[in-house]
Amino acid sequence: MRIVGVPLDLGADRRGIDMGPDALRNDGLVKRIADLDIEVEDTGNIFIPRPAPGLCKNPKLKHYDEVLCACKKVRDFVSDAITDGYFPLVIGGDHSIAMGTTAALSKHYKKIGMIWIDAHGDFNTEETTISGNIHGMSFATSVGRGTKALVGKMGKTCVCEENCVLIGARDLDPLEREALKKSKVTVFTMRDIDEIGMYKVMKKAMKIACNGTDAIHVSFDLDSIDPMEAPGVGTPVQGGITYREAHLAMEMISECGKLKSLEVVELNPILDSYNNTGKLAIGLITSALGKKIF
Ligand SMILES: NC(=[NH2+])NCCC[C@H](N)C(=O)O
Ligand SMILES: [Mn+2]
Ligand SMILES: [Mn+2]
Repeated sequence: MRIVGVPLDLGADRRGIDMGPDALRNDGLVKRIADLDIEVEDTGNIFIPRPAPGLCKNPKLKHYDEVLCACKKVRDFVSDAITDGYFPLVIGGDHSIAMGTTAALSKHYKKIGMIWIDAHGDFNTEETTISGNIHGMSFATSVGRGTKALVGKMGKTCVCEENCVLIGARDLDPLEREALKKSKVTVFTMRDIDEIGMYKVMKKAMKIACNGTDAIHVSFDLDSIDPMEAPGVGTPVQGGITYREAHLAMEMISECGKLKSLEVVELNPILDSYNNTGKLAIGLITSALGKKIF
């Protein structure tokens, strides 16, 4: 397993997410993974240059140059990890980094299923976005939707829309919602989780993501979890998944045998309370890597 830290916060509005990777390390991420008898290599953080102050060329694609440059670096680091035989764990950083991770996976796998756990859809494009923040566009970009400014800029994508699942959604922008409805992505909202439970949601999700694919990528946005349990995120939304539901999801993912990469994003240590969100994130990572209660 190789850890790639991406201290990028320019895809989001709030500062602070750049400290996410180091907060996870300070809370013992490497040791907790090593305790599972997994060989861990931590390559440290990808260098992210700060933007020139005051300049924003396109308010619908904020910090475009910097985010694109960061994602290309993520792509190369993740791709090298796979080439060297490691399982890549990408720690963010804001969710725009998923565009780099999925581009890397697309160099190595033919048909990729993706499980995107998030309060949001991240299915905006330059045309539908309200905020102009690129972290709200990374799912769409990863399945090849949206503006030419992003799609294809990191290479081809082999993430297959019909093998994609969004879990935990409860805050979608109006046009983003329409785009998701028209897409082949399967959406499990909070209501679905309330109605049928996380176990059944995950059973269905794994079936969709595994169907005919040669790899599954899990992109875990910590704001999917309820802010009472995970306050340290940039864009908190009430009514999220619980600690146990999140663990169950990760445990079920670890059992599928097709998980080829994991990404955990949007940890904001400035807004966290006693590092609880960071600690929760580490626990979830270990569950995804096979830690069992019994
Ligand atoms: N990765 C995230 N936390 N994304 C939040 C996106 C929020 C909003 N839908 C937007 O596009 O700006
Ligand atoms: Mn989110
Ligand atoms: Mn997200």
